[in-house]
Amino acid sequence: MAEDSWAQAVDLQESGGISASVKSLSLRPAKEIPRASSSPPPPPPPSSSSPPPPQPPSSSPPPPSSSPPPPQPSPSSSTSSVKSASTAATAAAVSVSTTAGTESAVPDVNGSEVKPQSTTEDDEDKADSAEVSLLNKMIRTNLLVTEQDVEVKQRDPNSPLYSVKSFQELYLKSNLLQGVHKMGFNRPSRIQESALPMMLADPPQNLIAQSQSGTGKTAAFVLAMLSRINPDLNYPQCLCVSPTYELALQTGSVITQMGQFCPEIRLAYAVRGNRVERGVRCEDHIVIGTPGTLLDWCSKLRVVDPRRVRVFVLDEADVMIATQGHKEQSIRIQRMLPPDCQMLLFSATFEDSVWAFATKVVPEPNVIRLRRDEETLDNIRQLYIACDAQEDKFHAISNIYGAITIAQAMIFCHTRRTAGWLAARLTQEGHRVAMLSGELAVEQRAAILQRFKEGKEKVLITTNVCARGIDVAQVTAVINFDLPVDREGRADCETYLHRIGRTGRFGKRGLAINMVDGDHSRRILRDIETHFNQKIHKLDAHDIDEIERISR
Ligand SMILES: Nc1ncnc2c1ncn2[C@@H]1O[C@H](COP(=O)(O)OP(=O)(O)OP(=O)(O)O)[C@@H](O)[C@H]1O
Repeated sequence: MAEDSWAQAVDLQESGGISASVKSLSLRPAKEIPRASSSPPPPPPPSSSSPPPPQPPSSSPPPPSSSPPPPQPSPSSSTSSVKSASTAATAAAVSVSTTAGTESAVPDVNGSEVKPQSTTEDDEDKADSAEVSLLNKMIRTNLLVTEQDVEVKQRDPNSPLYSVKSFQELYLKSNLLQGVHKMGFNRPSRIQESALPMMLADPPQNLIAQSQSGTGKTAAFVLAMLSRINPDLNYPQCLCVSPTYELALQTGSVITQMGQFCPEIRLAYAVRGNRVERGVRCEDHIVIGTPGTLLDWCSKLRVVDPRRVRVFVLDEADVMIATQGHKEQSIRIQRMLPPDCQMLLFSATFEDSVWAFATKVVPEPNVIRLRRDEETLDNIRQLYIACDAQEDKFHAISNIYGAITIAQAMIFCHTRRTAGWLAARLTQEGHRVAMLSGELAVEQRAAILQRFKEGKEKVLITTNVCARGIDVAQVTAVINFDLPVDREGRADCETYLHRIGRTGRFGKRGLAINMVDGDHSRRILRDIETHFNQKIHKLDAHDIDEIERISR
């Protein structure tokens, strides 16, 4: 395919968004990790030579301290059957994550000076555990109810979770079936039911697939990759490209869980910070990573032999195609693969020109595509609040929090500056909030996300860096503090859909609230309504009764 046709793809990249570069950090001595590791790379300490993170605005909280708790991949490598390839790396990861476990004094807003009510560290510990246990109780109750909901939805032909088959009927190997059941999956979703037979067919077939957010796409392509591995061949056979570090780690964790009864299959992470020696061949079966690092592994460092790869997965394929840097890196990787390598492209959204491009570059693809009116999920209630200005938006959020119980929420802002400001204001009001934006070092980003997944913070304030793929079941509300716009200031409907899809995961109920201030954002909202042909109803943020009603 012609490089210039890639160049014609629309550039959807957003400021401070998905492609926000991850700061490069000092790396451990290469000999510590002779080759790729199945544990996510232990986060390296910030480099003394690397520049300090940009300072947030004066009113915003300071960035996390230089040594935040590193991420604890879940499940931990000790319980996983997907084998670790590097004991050194695993040990390092475990030892740092122990610190994370005991790191109870991490202040709010990733290191804000604003102190919680308690005065001593001990008091703070007690408050934390009480809060966490209450939250967990709430989450458990919520999950119990929603499990029944999911059962109902999976029998409703109009639901994206509907299936007529069981996992047993999808010709999965028995050890993968065991993994699926251990994860608590009873039935496949519609995308799993339709995509898996295509992906597992022999000879292998290419697939471009679209399915709504949170309907099980990741699980589907992970099962396909695991099914294709021949564990006797000690080299990478599947490559999976993710747009962000966070998503690569999360997908890696799904591979680890799904493959827990395949102890012979090994996984490596091609992400910044996972240092490999030039020319030392990776012997792991699956390599998951971000496009730049994965390309380095395949070309410059020659760690992966791309000619032996059998399956190539492009997760969030539309953004990979439409974003300039990602697009070039992905196409360069793809050109090194053998012609019969199976290509699998997945996303919840495909803008028309990107879809046209994908079908042109993927040879003879099977396609699964949604109609526009199927893209949104009716389990996510979409509302808007009319506000006068930024301060007013903040008060609206406070009112909502005062009136309803929200297990966890993600709040999206257009810029890091606004995110920092909002984090500081909410913290002053006594909320436990975390802030995640693209300028933070990778280990800080992973640690913040991990704490949020564990329910340690109820609110995650972020930019588009977390708009896609992040899967936290207990997120019951998404708030668009700023509506998503592209570089030209037009409505970014794809990003809107991905953002609100952080709630309502796999059939659970979710709430999406859009803050609208001024003519421009009113127009954006209207464009989003028109695009999806869906009315977004108004909510009066001063009417407590009405706010209470939306939570029922
Ligand atoms: N068949 C299933 N039964 C029960 N739960 C499932 C099933 N498949 C996936 N899930 C769960 O549903 C949630 C969403 O799945 P997943 O992350 O694969 O969705 P996705 O379509 O990739 O989402 P996104 O569009 O946001 O990337 C996850 O928590 C996953 O564990």
